[in-house]
Amino acid sequence: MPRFEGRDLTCLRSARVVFTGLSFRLEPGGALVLVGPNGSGKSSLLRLMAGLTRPFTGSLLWDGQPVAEEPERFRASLRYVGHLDAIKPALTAVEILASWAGLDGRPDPTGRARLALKRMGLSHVADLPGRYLSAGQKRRVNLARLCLAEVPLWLLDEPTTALDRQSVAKLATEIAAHRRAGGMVVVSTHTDLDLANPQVLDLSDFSATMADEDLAGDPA
Ligand SMILES: Nc1ncnc2c1ncn2[C@@H]1O[C@H](COP(=O)(O)OP(=O)(O)OP(=O)(O)O)[C@@H](O)[C@H]1O
Repeated sequence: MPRFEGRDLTCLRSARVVFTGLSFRLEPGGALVLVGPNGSGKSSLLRLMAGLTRPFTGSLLWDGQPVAEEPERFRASLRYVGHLDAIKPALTAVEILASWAGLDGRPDPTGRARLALKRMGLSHVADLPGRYLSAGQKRRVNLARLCLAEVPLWLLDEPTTALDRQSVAKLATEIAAHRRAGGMVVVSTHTDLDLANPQVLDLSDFSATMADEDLAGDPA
């Protein structure tokens, strides 16, 4: 079973240090909850973990190997659900999910899309176009991507935004089942998501200690 590790990570956004000296280690079945005030870098860390951006310093390791050495293998092992993921207004919920499912090359994307919607309690909106979905339903369609195929690592950016209490509980149940099967999850949240024995990483503990000017090359 793989494990996921970050060592001494520094994240830059527009030449500003968002966090530095950040390390974590996640074992099979583990959960890492990212907390911290607005702007502390939770989304930035998740994007970095997903391989969408690169760390300025430090490295990410998947199963002991630097992810930079085998980025495709790593990307195939994770599912990232961002908090600003758009839902295409003209496509139905099942078409949206089937197009996601089709990207992994496994058979029957439409069948898997319908099953994923069922698991998220969304069968009744399967054939509605995206433009008719409520904010919470859009969020749940995005989260249904987690149920399209088994992958070991889930990266979830504020997944509870716009969800009602019942949907939050359903998500917690899916996460618990994923972890029981040896999966891992990293989740940023401002609200309580009921996870068993999570590690908590407070991003404000890693806020920049370097002066921004040092990196911008613009000393005062
Ligand atoms: N595309 C970008 N370009 C430049 N700076 C950015 C960009 N996106 C975010 N930032 C900056 O990076 C810092 C961290 O932002 P990030 O969105 O990671 O924080 P967060 O902890 O997820 O915040 P929130 O709780 O508000 O979602 C902020 O100072 C933000 O202004």
